[in-house]
Amino acid sequence: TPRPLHPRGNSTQCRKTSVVVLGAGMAGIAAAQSMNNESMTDFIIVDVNSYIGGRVAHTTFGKDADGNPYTVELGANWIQGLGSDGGPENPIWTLAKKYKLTNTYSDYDSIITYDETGPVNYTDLLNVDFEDAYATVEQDAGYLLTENLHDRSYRTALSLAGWKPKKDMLKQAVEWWEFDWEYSYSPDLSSETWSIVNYNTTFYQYSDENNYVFDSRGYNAFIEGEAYTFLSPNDSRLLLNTNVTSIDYSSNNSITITMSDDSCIVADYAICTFSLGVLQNDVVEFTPKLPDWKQEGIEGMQMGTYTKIFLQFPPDQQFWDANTQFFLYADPYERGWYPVWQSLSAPGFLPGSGILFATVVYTESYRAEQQSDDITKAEVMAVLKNMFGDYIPDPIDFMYPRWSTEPWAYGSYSNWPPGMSIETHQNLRANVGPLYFAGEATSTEYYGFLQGAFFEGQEVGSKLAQCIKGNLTECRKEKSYEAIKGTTNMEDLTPTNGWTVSSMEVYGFD
Ligand SMILES: Cc1cc2nc3c(=O)[nH]c(=O)nc-3n(C[C@H](O)[C@H](O)[C@H](O)COP(=O)(O)OP(=O)(O)OC[C@H]3O[C@@H](n4cnc5c(N)ncnc54)[C@H](O)[C@@H]3O)c2cc1C
Repeated sequence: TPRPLHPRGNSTQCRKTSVVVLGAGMAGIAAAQSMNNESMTDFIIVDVNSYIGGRVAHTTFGKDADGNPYTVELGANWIQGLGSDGGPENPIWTLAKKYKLTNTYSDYDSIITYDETGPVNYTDLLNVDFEDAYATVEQDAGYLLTENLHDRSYRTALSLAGWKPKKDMLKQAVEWWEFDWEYSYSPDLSSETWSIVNYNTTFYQYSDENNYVFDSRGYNAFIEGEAYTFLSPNDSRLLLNTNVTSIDYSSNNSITITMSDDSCIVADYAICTFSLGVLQNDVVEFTPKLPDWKQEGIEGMQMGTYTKIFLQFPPDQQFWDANTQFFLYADPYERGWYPVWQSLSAPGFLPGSGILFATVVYTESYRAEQQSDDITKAEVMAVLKNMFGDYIPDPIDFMYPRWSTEPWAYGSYSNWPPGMSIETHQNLRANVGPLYFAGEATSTEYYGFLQGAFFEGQEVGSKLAQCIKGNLTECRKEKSYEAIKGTTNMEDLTPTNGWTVSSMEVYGFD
């Protein structure tokens, strides 16, 4: 239940704090934790949801043999890039181990490929043809970046490397599995250089392993666990179920946050971790209006949607291979039409659960998320019948979230469009006076991933804590760009712009 705040009106009646943290997701909790680590404990965390974790969200689904429900993740599901002996470790993996989250390695070689006639083996397209083109694109991206050349779309890069799926629907399915499934956009709508930077920073720096989390406490158990390392139970600095409607930063030395119940908080600084989707959909009113350069940053990055559609079948009538993790479907007409299917009945997951889920992104997500469960269920059952034959049982449970219309997220995670330089992205990151920004989308190198939200929150939290303790003018100096150029200069690949580790030189791009 919401905690009572002082009524609105004269801002002298608002609750006061040094830093208000807007959002209790990964970035917000990491920001508050790093302030706490710097002994700066005068903060308030606000979130519209009733739980800590934001887009790391779960629900119950289906039933096991004893009638107890399973837990499934609606949002983030994988720990992406773990780490290797002696090398850097993904902080999300470190925390997953600390909280003993149940997880299993996703084996992308455990796959059977299908088209509308049933199983058809086109794994060669995956393992040879696409991989060959990828190796060329990877080199080319490093070349564009090191030579300050203009970015290309990932589509252009693939075509130049000889990968041209055109009307070949098997190739389209393979491409979707390799690209859209990760970035939530097609190669046509994604940056060549930054898609490669994003991939390399996570999967080369740490490791190329993705571990799937299916913990009955929910994946967010680690974020909640970390929050309660510095918050006490019922801590008055955590305001859940609290909907922020406006942010007024017009005063020189304070910022006023107003909630839907007309309560308010006055702070010296705010860290806004609301998703890019929330910022793009004008959910929160900013006073004054955000400057043009900031708006360009917000509108420049794009917000993707990634939808998991869950089905439980009678466990004693499982019709797919019990030992396989993934099933890839190539629809004859529509690219991205319920292409990837994952079995939670596979060994190491929830054997005997009878749970299968499909993933769609982008326009197929928007369509599915606008329509009723019944229509979507009929579509996915038609696909499963193409793959496995007409005599499969009906699901006993069916459910999917609707990220694109969720008012506290408006999408799943961000993606870097073709041709956007590091300067536009830095404008998304940069502060506007006392108003700071952090979240997965503000991460230059790890956008889309939990580690991006973690690092961005941590960085802005510790920066603010340090400046509050010392030189205040230092707090207002994040870099922003009034005039945007079309290329990213090597000189701009600095921590100031969020480039903290090289995702190139180590890996052979000289
Ligand atoms: C379907 C899906 C699949 C994903 N898969 C993976 C994956 O496998 N691996 C991975 O690493 N990442 C994955 N991600 C991305 C990952 O979930 C995000 O990068 C990360 O959770 C973002 O954290 P954040 O703190 O930046 O934002 P959020 O988690 O969105 O936190 C922001 C908080 O602000 C709150 N808020 C928003 N508006 C308001 C308002 N007006 N008033 C008050 N509170 C408000 C929200 O409730 C939210 O809690 C996935 C995301 C989705 C949705």
